[in-house]
Amino acid sequence: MAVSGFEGFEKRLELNFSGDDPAIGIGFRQLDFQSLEKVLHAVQCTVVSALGNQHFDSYVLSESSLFVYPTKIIIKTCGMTQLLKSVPPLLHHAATMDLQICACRYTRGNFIFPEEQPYPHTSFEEEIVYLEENLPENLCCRKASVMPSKLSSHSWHVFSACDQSQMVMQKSPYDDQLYTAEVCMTGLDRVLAQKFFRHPNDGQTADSAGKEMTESTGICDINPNALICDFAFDPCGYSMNGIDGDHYSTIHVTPENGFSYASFECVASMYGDIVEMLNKAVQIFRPATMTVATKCTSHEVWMQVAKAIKPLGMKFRSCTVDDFPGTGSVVFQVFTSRRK
Ligand SMILES: C[S@+](CC[C@H](N)C(=O)[O-])C[C@H]1O[C@@H](n2cnc3c(N)ncnc32)[C@H](O)[C@@H]1O
Repeated sequence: MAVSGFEGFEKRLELNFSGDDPAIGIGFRQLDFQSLEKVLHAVQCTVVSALGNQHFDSYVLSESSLFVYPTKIIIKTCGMTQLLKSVPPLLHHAATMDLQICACRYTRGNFIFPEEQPYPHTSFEEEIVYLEENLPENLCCRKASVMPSKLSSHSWHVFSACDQSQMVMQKSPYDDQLYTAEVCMTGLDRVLAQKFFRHPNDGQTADSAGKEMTESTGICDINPNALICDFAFDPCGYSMNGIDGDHYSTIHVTPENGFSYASFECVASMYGDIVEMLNKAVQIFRPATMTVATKCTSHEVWMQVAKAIKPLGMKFRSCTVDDFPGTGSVVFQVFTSRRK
């Protein structure tokens, strides 16, 4: 842990590949567990729990989560991990499986303890230089941007790179209906945060204590259809991955007062129940400040997000929109609690 406290804000990397027919091949899922562990070793984290279905594999990590699809990898790590160090070994493994990288997206919020971050995460500039140096030239359409908000403490860092095929590719109507929502919450309600502390000598395993937290906090009700893989850290802290068909969701909690943080991320459908899921997730933490970044093209989605959050006593503070190659529009919204 950093000297000052645990850094909850995650770094998130998504890599997309071509060269494998997802309908017949298993692509990246053929990578053996030992090789995956070596990649994670470079990042400075380990697998603590795993769950998969016919669509993808999900791993709860000592610092957040990893999702492996046939042609997509999503890896999210917090603390003092060196997430971007996973890029060279992942690209090496992709080449051995005849997969070609066609898009890369890196996102994060503002670190609570930026001065504690190790190379290559000491600044956004350094992260970009590292990515530029380690991504192949075919990802020629690139953009990096820091999306601001009304709060100087909260901004959204985005780097996106893709090849020409992603720029011209016509997305299927199904793709347009799906989007990812990344929610970051700080200043968690102190009473609610207590539920993510273990009881001393509770005689439970990390898995059974995690299950109890999933149930007692209402996390299990966010998407009742999801299969959940959960883990309770000692003496406190919680992580879960939910899998529902080809959709994932994930929650991570740092409950310590002074630097409390929780994140919620899910894939949602434009016509699905994002309002209800977001509403339930926010009520579990009642944060002082929350940010929601959505990757979508529809104005309707931003409205849905605000509709889910405003009734919970959160005040809308700002909304920023920017466009990225291969990603489309990213919308970054900030809300603060009305409570004193
Ligand atoms: C890994 S979890 C959740 C991470 C997530 N990004 C977040 O902050 O919400 C972090 C929480 O678990 C606690 N924790 C306890 N043991 C840990 C360990 N061995 N590795 C990582 N975190 C641990 C931390 O103090 C923190 O409260």
